[in-house]
Amino acid sequence: MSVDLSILAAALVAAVVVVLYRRQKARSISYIRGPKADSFVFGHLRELGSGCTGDVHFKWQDEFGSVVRYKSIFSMDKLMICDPKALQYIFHTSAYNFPKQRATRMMVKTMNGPDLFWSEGDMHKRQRKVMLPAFGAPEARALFPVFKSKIEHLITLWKDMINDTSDGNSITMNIHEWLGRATLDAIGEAAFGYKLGAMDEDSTDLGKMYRNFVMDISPPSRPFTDAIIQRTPTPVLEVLFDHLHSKGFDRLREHKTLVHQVARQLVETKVKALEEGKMEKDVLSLLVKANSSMTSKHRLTEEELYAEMSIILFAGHDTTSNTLAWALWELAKHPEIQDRVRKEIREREADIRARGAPEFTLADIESLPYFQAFLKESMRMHPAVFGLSRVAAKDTIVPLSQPILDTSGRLRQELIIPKGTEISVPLGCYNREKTVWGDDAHSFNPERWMQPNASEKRGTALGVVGNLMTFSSGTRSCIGWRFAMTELQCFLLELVNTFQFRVAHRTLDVQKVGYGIAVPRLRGEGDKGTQLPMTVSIADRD
Ligand code: HEM
Repeated sequence: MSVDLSILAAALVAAVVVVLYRRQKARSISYIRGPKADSFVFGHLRELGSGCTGDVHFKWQDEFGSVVRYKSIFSMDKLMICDPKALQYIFHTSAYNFPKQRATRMMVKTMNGPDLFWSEGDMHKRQRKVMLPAFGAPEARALFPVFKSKIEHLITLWKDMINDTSDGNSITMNIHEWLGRATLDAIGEAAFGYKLGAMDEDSTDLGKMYRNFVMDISPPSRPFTDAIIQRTPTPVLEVLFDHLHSKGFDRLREHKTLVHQVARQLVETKVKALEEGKMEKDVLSLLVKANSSMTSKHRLTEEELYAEMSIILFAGHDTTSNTLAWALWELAKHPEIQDRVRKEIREREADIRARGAPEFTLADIESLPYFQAFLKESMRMHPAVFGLSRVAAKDTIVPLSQPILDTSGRLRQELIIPKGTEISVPLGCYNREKTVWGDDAHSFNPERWMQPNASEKRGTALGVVGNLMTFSSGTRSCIGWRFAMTELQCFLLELVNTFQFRVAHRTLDVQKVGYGIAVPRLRGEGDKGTQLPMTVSIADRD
């Protein structure tokens, strides 16, 4: 009898182990293929934190396809996804079931407060509803003259700098820094009706604060610290984020303090103007107006309003300046493309003059086919935000547009993703997905946008511009994308019409670094911060 009992007990234990093992296996993503990690402790995080943006992701995409399992700290599994249908599910169909990871949210809250970028679920829905009216198409188009005045200011400064050189012909300068200053001044005025003076000698503290900000808050150790933060209890993190001193933490807190100081004064002024019936066109005035028409349950609190200002200022300028910097970099590397873009601009300029109009309107720029193709191609190859991170809030089945081969050689039509799975979405990899963009997806080729029915061939509808994920997609897509497109088109047209851009010798060593925002830097000069030196001269006129 006692023997029977022990056999029974052993069988029971074995059965429990098998059930637990099966359950664990069913709840894991170990069936997904991916690269082997060299280190148990660091997984692939050291590899991801070194080298250039996308190097590792593109290599994995090439080897394993659009779904890859890789290792985070202590060899815990993490997913990288760039399959179009899966992204549609994660960003549209079930967006609130894939919240942002804790590290991103803690960082954003420390930097801005409880803003749209940080909020999730119903809070996000409420905030976005109040903010949307300020970001519509007519509202963005109405800001065109503001952008025009800012780029004219930059052009005057660059012309003076060229005149002051010994030969008076050209200047080699860090265009990245100048574009950052110009887009900061543009967002200050367009979004808040506030002059930051970032392009001028007597810049405000806020104008100065952004110099090298992105690199200071995103050191190469970011993937590792993010992984630790993801596994640390929130109360501990709150203490750390509030009190820990390091360059990154200090700069995040400085950002919030400075922006909120200005925000408080500006909101007061806008509320007063609204009460007096004086309505301005900047985003904050529209936001204050939209907020005042909401019921108290839906309205943004004062702290939320300041936080929204803070995220708009941050999200709205570095993204735009980096997009412009990479676009000019492509023009400098491809003089034939630069000549063709300029030729098209000049021909249209002649037509505009012939019809007696004083200057380009936004509609004129939008109807330049090659200019538009170039801009989209640049945004495809160089999304300012290279990637996003999400976490599965519950067990989920995610559809795929292409079946994947699992570790046992079986084809899978969908992904079974357990609750808690961390997901990395490299937008830059989707933008180069060969099943969407063709075998030449890694080549810079504006012509692809000029093919008839180009967008219909791209399958699953994603993104807000040309099926690109550059502005993300769906429920949490970039709220400022129309604003950004108006500014990008205005700046790029005026710059290419006025100047010739050439690769300066030193820029042969340009590297792209960063996952959240992809910035240029020179190899071996990381300590000098972001740099993109280029030689700029006045473009010849026939
Ligand atoms: C080329 C320029 C820009 C690019 C590439 C870009 C890209 C993005 C991306 C990828 C996201 C999604 C982030 C995520 O889900 O984690 C996003 C969100 C956001 N962007 Fe932009 N952005 C640009 C310009 C702007 C501008 C000009 C503004 C404001 C005027 C802005 C404000 C925001 C805000 C507030 C969000 C959060 C939206 C939400 O969660 O509902 N962005 N942007």
